[in-house]
Amino acid sequence: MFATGTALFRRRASSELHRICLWNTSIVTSRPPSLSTAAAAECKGPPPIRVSLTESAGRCVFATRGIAAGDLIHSAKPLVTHPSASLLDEVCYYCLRRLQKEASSVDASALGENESSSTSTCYFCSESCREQSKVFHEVEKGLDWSAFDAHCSTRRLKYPLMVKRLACMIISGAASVDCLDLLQPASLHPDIVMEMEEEFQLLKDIFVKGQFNNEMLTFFTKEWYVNVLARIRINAFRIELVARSYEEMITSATALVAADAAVGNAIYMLPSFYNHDCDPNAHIIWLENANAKLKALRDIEEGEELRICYIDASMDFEARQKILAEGFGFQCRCLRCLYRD
Ligand SMILES: C[S@@+](CC[C@H](N)C(=O)[O-])C[C@H]1O[C@@H](n2cnc3c(N)ncnc32)[C@H](O)[C@@H]1O
Repeated sequence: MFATGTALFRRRASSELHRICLWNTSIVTSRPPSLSTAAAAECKGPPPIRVSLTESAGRCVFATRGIAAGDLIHSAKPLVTHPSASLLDEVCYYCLRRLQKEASSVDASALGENESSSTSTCYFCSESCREQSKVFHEVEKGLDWSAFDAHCSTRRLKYPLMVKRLACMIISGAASVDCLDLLQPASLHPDIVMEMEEEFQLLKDIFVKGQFNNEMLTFFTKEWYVNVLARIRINAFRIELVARSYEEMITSATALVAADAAVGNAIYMLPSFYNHDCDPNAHIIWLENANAKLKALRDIEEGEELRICYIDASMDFEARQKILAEGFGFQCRCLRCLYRD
């Protein structure tokens, strides 16, 4: 029964292919807004995909040739990352790699407790990560984040921390103001916008105290804050690293019980155009750090839409529908959902 459904699904996907194609990967990668240096690196060599606009699900990613099960479709570097608040001393501030316990005092460099009146200390897994985040870390470490961090921690908010990081990147010139503009925003309930405005004010006060000149902060408006957060809410990925050794498996099993198994969150350009399916043909994985790999889960035909699963696919039909509607604003009509599986 499911095989028949899959064939039906494939026919539907390929008919969508004949609709207007406004986007392709070369357009996405060659036009403004400019990406950060790290994100631009994700565009090396053309991956076997193109991004097209469809009527039913906005932009979608399609295969431009057959892809075999297990093949790497492409990799992607993040535009913005942020470690989980509970793991600041366990993962790299920049790439989210788990720090080696025994090596952390040697390889990971604590950046002086008294460099900031905020209490958090940052660790890097390598000189390269330290170097790549140097300019925006200079901005971040010079400010007192205690009020903002406390606000986020009591409400268990993680995305505002990414906006804070992005704002520091923009102030330092490491990212452009419009670097997330291409991404689809969530539609926000007015109550949520009010909460965001409160966070915005907290952040604004911190930046103003930091005595940046007005010109550096012209981008930092309420509208910018809400717009960025609306995009992060829909497009950010929760990064869970794949365990590659027995020790890593034990560490992540412990983390599942003790704290958050995710090492952090990150946002990407190309992976953000993948739509959802509860029985996906592709998935996104992270091996040692926030550099993502998009891989085929089964053989994919040329012209087939590539979809990943945004949520825990083991949940039942009702739970999946609820989370997708509330969290992502759409009603899933994938084959599994059509069969109420
Ligand atoms: C990460 S974005 C995916 C790319 C998006 N289609 C775009 O145009 O940028 C997630 C959003 O895409 C849409 N979407 C994703 N999967 C979908 C699906 N299976 N059916 C309908 N809409 C979907 C929803 O609006 C969702 O909030």
